[in-house]
Parts: sequence; structure tokens; C-alpha cells
Amino acid sequence: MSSPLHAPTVAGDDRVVHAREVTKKFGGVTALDSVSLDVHRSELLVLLGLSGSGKSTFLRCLNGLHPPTSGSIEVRGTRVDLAGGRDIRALRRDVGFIFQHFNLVGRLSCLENVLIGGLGRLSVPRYGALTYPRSMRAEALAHLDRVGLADFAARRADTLSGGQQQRVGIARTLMQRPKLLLADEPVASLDPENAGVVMDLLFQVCVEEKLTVVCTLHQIDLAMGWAHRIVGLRGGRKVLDRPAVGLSRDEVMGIYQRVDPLSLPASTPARGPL
Ligand SMILES: Nc1ncnc2c1ncn2[C@@H]1O[C@H](COP(=O)(O)OP(=O)(O)OP(=O)(O)O)[C@@H](O)[C@H]1O
Repeated sequence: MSSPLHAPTVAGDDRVVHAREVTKKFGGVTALDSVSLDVHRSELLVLLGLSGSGKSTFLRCLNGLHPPTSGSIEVRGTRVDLAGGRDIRALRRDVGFIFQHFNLVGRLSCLENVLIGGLGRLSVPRYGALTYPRSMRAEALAHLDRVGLADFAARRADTLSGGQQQRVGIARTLMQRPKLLLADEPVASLDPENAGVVMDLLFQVCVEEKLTVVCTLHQIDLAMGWAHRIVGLRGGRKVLDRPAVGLSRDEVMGIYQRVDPLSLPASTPARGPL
């Protein structure tokens, strides 16, 4: 799967995420250090950085799982850092989450897993695909078709490959009709070909559905291939924020320098990019 050479440099103008000087501390650990970031409609933003640089923490701050220690976060006009339980629950209906390990219910069919994404729209829980309204079943099937898995609707989710399971995970999230999609290392468990397929799907839904996607990755090439914008975190601080088009690999690798060589004494050998 090759990356989209047509990747637009400019995404939508509407601001979906507006984070200002967000700091998050866990005891003595500063996971995020005064991070400011706007993300727009139809924008696929990739967060890169070493393990522990604060990528997942930032995603969790966006959907209210982690309250920031200081700073403000607005998602679609809701101040997440000030919101109470009811507002956070309402916000989460608009925010889809894609997990590294898919989080499907293995013993359920792919169709029912996708239908679960629409549960927030129903007043009572459902058990079994046939208990959902016919219109929702049709919608779920359309999402499975979109991710290329319509023929797998009746298959148990745990009989699918990792790449297929992640595609079902994306279909389930689309069933939620989200406005913001957060993806935490969505391709970390996949081989390169399937990783490309999943990134391509995220790119397509971002552009075609005018969705905002914030995705953490460890693969620079995938980030450069599919992101509209790349943001680098190092030690909880934002060290890069640029459109992917025009960005060189060396500039992206700079995110991974543990220590700024200019800050080292002359006698200390600088460590290069990992
Ligand atoms: N719930 C928590 N309690 C205590 N410390 C935490 C918690 N969550 C994250 N941290 C710490 O915050 C820092 C940032 O972690 P985070 O998971 O955001 O990094 P990351 O960039 O997503 O890493 P990875 O790429 O390995 O997923 C780390 O030092 C981590 O140990």
C-alpha cells in the first residue's frame, strides 16, 4: 500500500481541538509540559515521539480521561478541563477511540462489534445483532463494506487477522458517528502492509467524512506518508509542529534527539537520533 501522493497540505478551517499550555503531571513526572495545539476539521495529525514523551497522555486529555494539571483544552467548543461528568459523557459520544489492540469482543460477530459503536444512540442495551433496529444493521454493514469486510459480517471477530480486526475497529468507531477520532498507535501490532492499509483508511475517512484524526505513531514513514501535519513531543514538550508536506526526514528525526547537542558542553559526545 503506497501513501497518498495527493495528500492535501491544507485541511479544513474549522478548529476542533484548541489546547493551550496544557501541563499534565503524575506525581513528580511531568508527562506534558505546556503543550499548545490546534487541530482542524478534516485534518489528520500525527503525534510522534519517544516512548514516554506524552503522546498517549495528550490523547487522554483530549477525551477527558486525564484532567490536565494546568492549561485549557477545548474540543468542539466544550472546555474539557472544566467539564463535569455529563458534559464529558456527551463529548465522548463525539470522540471515537481506536486502540492498539483493537478491543473487539472476540466471541461476537464482526457485525455486532460494529453495532456496539452505535449503542450510545440507543436507550437500552442490545444483545445480538438482530435486536438492533434494521436501519442500524444496514449502517453497520455499510461501514464493514467501507473497510472491505462486508463478507466477514457474520464471522467471529477473534477469527480475523490483526489487520482485519483493526479495520473492524475503525468500522465500529465510524458507527459512533464521531467528529474527532483519536487513534493510539493503531498500527503498532500490524505488519507493514496492513499498517499501510489501516493508515490509508484513516486518511480516507478523515478527508471524505471531514473528520479530525489525531493519531500517535512510532513509524516515521507512515507519519510522513499519511499525515497532514506532524507534531513531535520530546519529554512532554512540543518540539515540532509542521505540515507533513515539505518536511524532511532529518527534520522529523530531530524529534528523537534525547538531548539538544547545542546544550551539551563541548567535551560531551552528542547522542544522535535513535
Ligand atoms: N496513569 C499514569 N500514572 C503515572 N504516570 C503516568 C501515567 N500515564 C503516563 N504516565 C507517565 O507519563 C509519561 C508519558 O507517558 P505516555 O504514555 O503519555 O507516553 P507515550 O509517548 O504515549 O509513550 P508510548 O509511546 O510508550 O506509548 C511517562 O513518563 C509515563 O510513565
